[in-house]
Amino acid sequence: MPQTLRLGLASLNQTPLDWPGNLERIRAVVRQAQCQQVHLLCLPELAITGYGCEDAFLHPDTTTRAAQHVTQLAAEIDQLVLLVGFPLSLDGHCYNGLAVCAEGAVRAIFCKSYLARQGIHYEPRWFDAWPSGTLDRRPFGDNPTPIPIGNFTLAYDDFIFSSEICEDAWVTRDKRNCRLARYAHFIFNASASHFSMGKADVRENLVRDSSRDFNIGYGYANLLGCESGRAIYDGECLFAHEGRIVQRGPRLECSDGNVTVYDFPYEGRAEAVTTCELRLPRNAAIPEATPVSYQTERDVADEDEAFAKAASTALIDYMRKSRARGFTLSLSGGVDSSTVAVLVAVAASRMRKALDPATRRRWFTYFPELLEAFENPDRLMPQLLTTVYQGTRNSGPVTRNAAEKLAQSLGATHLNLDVDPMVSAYTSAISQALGRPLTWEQDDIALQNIQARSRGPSVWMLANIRGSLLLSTSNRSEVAVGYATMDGDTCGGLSPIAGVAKSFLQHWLVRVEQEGVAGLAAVPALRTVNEQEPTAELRPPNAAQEDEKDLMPYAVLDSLEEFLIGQRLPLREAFQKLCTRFETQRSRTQLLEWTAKFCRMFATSQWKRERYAPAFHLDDSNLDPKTWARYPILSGCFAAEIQELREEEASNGETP
Ligand SMILES: Nc1ncnc2c1ncn2[C@@H]1O[C@H](COP(=O)(O)OP(=O)(O)OC[C@H]2O[C@@H]([n+]3cccc(C(=O)O)c3)[C@H](O)[C@@H]2O)[C@@H](O)[C@H]1O
Ligand SMILES: Nc1ncnc2c1ncn2[C@@H]1O[C@H](COP(=O)(O)OP(=O)(O)OP(=O)(O)O)[C@@H](O)[C@H]1O
Ligand SMILES: NC(=O)CC[C@H](N)C(=O)O
Repeated sequence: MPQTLRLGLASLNQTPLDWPGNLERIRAVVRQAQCQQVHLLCLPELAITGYGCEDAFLHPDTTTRAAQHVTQLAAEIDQLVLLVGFPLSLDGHCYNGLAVCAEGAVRAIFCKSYLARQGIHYEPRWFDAWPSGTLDRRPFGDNPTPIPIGNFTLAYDDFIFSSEICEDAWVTRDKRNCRLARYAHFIFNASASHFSMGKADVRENLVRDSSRDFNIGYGYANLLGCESGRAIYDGECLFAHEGRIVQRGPRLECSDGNVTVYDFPYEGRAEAVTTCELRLPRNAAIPEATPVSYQTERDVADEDEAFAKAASTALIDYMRKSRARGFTLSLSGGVDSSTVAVLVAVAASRMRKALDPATRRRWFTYFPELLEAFENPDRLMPQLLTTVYQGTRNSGPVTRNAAEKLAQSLGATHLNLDVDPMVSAYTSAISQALGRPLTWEQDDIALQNIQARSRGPSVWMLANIRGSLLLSTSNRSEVAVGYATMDGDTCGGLSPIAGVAKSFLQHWLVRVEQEGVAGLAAVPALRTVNEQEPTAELRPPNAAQEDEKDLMPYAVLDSLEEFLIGQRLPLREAFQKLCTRFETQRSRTQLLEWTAKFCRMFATSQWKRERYAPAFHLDDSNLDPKTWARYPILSGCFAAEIQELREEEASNGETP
């Protein structure tokens, strides 16, 4: 005879080591789950401490406090069973644990067996892997009675469940703990699976395939928001049953967290009941549940919208978690700075729609002017964003007007500054000191850079005056080759789009101009921005400077980065792929020159990447030097590989 249990998965927007805040947000989703009469609730990975505590996981005080907080929380739990993640210290080891709290105590602890160590994840630095498929029994906290720790199944009444912790599910099927799945009706997954464009499909397939392969129910609870500064989590909670997604929660929501509920039908498995480690009684006090409404369609249309939602959620989280009073941006009327301005406008529009008065107060009590501005929607953007155009004699009217029109259309506070006197003052001081005039023929890079650098102090000053965050505008294509002035246009506290390729931004901004995105209406003022060729506008106007003339076409640059860095191909193979992609448009000789230039510039600009402001992870081709592309600052710069390639091409008669 089939029975039904109401299961809950929660998203949570936590902050590493925010002990009281994390506990409060957990209590809030527990209350929400109780109101919805949930029997078992699973939270995201390491919800007690936050997932991104990094080396703080190595501090004994972190694990001690975590254990205290879990014990305190468990003491409050009576009506439901709660699965909550925390770092578990045991015999000098630290495990990534998931406590099962029921009837006022921690009853068991699942442990992660496969640690995430790819891309941005460095878990083996902080955690030990629990030997897969094994079980121990130990006392926990003040309770002298040993409880199950490791991998096992539990019974709640006659419902049998187990749990994986994020990466446990991402390893190949033969490694996964199939034995437990054979005995269980349901597997929970407490996860901190970072956002990157295109990854939602992969995660969804994983959840669907898990339920089909093991013939069970599967529930995946993901972390939400920009937790610790770089990684973003989409907070999507997914239920799958018999190979189908049967319920999903909101994705990339602007909130502290939410509960997604599914009524799971199951039939008893007598053999399984006898194999499980602990039986938790079903709480008879729970009344008949009200019906659940089901959502199986995605609420984020496509990757353009996912990018807008992820980046704007992250901007909001970063601002409030760093207690910044809005943003300051040097707006040139080009694609990069315009994209950043639009992302702030998306953030404003989403906050206006999504935040109830209580959440606004919780998030922005430190910023009363913004709280007040929520009462009058026209006041929100001027509080949130100050833009400044900073012209020199090389700036043209097109970019000045583009910046002004865009700022006006988005509702930002816009300022105009003439930085030419500063540029002239530096130039003549250096010229006098050297005893010669500075010329474009002899001093090109220095004369370009002094303009970009003269813009730095003023935007920093404005940011300081307002107590706001200075946003820098580098994109990943520029970051790949160091096409930026250090301490000039790299100035800033946060670099929101440094993980995104220029070609994506160019296409995305056209979409915003024509259709709008993520609730922001179309922005026709972007037309002038989108019609221009990308230019640094640092040389005199008659030089008609363009990024692609200084570098190479962005499509070629992005392809080289994809092949050489993203796919880690040897130079020869990367070059062959480049030739295949561009053979109808460009000569092999030209492609070889661009390849050599890219290699040189990529290698010599690692030091610059180490000095960019923190960047959001929006794409898994990231070049962030701390979490992703860890390359040496000093290196051989591919000199031998380029030489070999040149010789090979010459001997094939391909290039002169
Ligand atoms: N390994 C290393 N560790 C520490 N420092 C290192 C270094 N390698 C070089 N350096 C130093 O780096 C300095 C050169 O770097 P830096 O001063 O930044 O200047 P640099 O990279 O030489 O030039 C900046 C480039 O960015 C372009 N740009 C600038 C501004 C805006 C835009 C735009 O798209 O809008 C484009 C500009 O056209 C130019 O091509 C030198 O002083 C050199 O000694
Ligand atoms: N005239 C200007 N006024 C204000 N800021 C400027 C000006 N020129 C450059 N900047 C700043 O320097 C940054 C780097 O310039 P860059 O040319 O790379 O970007 P962009 O102008 O936004 O886009 P694009 O490369 O598509 O022209 C700009 O994003 C902006 O923050
Ligand atoms: N926290 C984790 O274990 C995350 C690992 C997983 N492979 C992901 O990228 O989503």
